[in-house]
Amino acid sequence: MTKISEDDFYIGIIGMGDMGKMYARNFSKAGWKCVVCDREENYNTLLEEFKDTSVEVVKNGHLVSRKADFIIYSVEAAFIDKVVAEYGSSTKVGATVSGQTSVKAPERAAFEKHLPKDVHVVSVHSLHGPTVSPEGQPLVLIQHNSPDWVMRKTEQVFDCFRSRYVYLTYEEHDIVTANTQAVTHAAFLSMGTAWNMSQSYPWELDRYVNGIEVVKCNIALRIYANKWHVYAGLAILNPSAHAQVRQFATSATDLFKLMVVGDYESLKQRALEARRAVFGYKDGVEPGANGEKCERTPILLSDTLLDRFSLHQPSSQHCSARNSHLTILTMVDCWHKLGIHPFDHLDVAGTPLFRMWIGVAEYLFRSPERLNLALESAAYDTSHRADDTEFVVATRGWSEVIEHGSFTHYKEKFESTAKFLEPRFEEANRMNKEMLKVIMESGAPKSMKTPPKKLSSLPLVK
Ligand SMILES: NC(=O)C1=CN([C@@H]2O[C@H](COP(=O)(O)OP(=O)(O)OC[C@H]3O[C@@H](n4cnc5c(N)ncnc54)[C@H](OP(=O)(O)O)[C@@H]3O)[C@@H](O)[C@H]2O)C=CC1
Ligand SMILES: O=C(O)C(=O)Cc1ccc(O)cc1
Repeated sequence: MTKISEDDFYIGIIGMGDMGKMYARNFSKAGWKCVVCDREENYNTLLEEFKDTSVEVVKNGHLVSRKADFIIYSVEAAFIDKVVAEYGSSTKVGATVSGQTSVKAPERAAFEKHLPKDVHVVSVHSLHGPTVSPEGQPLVLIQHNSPDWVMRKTEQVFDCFRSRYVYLTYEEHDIVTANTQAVTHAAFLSMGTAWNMSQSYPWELDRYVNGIEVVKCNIALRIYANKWHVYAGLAILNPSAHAQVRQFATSATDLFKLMVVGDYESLKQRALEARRAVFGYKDGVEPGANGEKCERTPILLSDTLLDRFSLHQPSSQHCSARNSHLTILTMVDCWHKLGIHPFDHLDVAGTPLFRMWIGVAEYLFRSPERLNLALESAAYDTSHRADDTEFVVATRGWSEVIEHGSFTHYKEKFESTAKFLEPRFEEANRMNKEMLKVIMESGAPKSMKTPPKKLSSLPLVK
């Protein structure tokens, strides 16, 4: 990127899908000149869609690359090599090239392989979906072989998003997102598959209606309403993600084996160990009591807050609040076994969805009564065993598909469940927006720039 006047500065976007469009709209609203393209066959539709805006639509990535001073590749992670190979050589001399893919190892390899040597690389990753406002959300910036002034210019370009900058290297990015996103998605993908296999929406069974169930169901619906390739790419192509997803399946299986033999004591021991490691609570001590490390405000504040979000009114006053909460027990056990400290990750680079998920886990594990009720239900109450069986089988299935690296199989598996859940997407989308608002208001960091916290000080799992 040469030092040119603002008037001549163009931002280019290659790949005008959900994220590319969201970026273009935000940039042009802030007065930046944008030149964009999608696949050539989408040219006319894109032209029509942006006809009343200042965004210039062109036919292909060569035309974007020749004109733009800051180019963002916003395509499927699995295609990044092919797309950069095609257009990279047209990059304007001195321009900065960036990528929006959710997994950085393939993006870095593609940039190093195909870009000319006289361009700079500063990559980005908005840690939120296209329907969430970027304001206050983490935006990862990766300075890769480029001078500081290029990084300052990149910050200036993105200032209009009012996001919170998080400075990482390519490697740190993939480790953090494996710990936060890949393993979280594995949990919700498995829940969805289990419901699909049982052919029942859990929120329509009267035994599943309390607050955290609703949050869980909404997050799963949110994931299945998004594009399959986003989740496939960030799990299959992230070198750090496979072991995490495998551990999730192992934790589910181990806990389930204790459940079926009714081994309450071992379940309790395992849950308390995980609770100590992940949440820092001492055994038998109430959160907030003397000596208890509990200075954080809980993410999900109260039952009343949770009950504002309901997918279904129970038909009877006497429905059971009992649930093994195997999904949550599994998640916390998995974090413990992997040495992941989710709150540290949340502060650095947590997505809104990760925040909600930690909130759900914290809600169960903060309260000895709630946790014990779940453990007793897990060991002694067989009414949810059938659903838990489906869940365990589903965790194994997802882990195998991800480790095997099959995009085709991933797509089929994802789309079959997405089809089953689709009738509920609209309602869940409405509720998710409200839930996100409440959760972001309850303690998410708001400042624009995170003090560049050294990720090396975090216990990252490699
Ligand atoms: N959705 C999300 O929540 C987030 C996604 N991301 C990442 O951002 C990237 C884009 O995701 P998203 O916008 O959701 O996905 P989309 O599928 O909506 O967008 C990708 C776009 O790139 C187009 N494309 C593919 N090849 C080319 C090409 N040769 N030239 C021009 N355009 C091309 C695709 O066309 P076609 O559909 O025909 O292939 C599609 O329109 C992904 O890498 C994803 O991982 C990052 C943060 C959040
Ligand atoms: O919050 C999540 O994990 C999401 O599901 C949305 C999302 C998906 C992909 C990304 O690269 C970033 C955010």
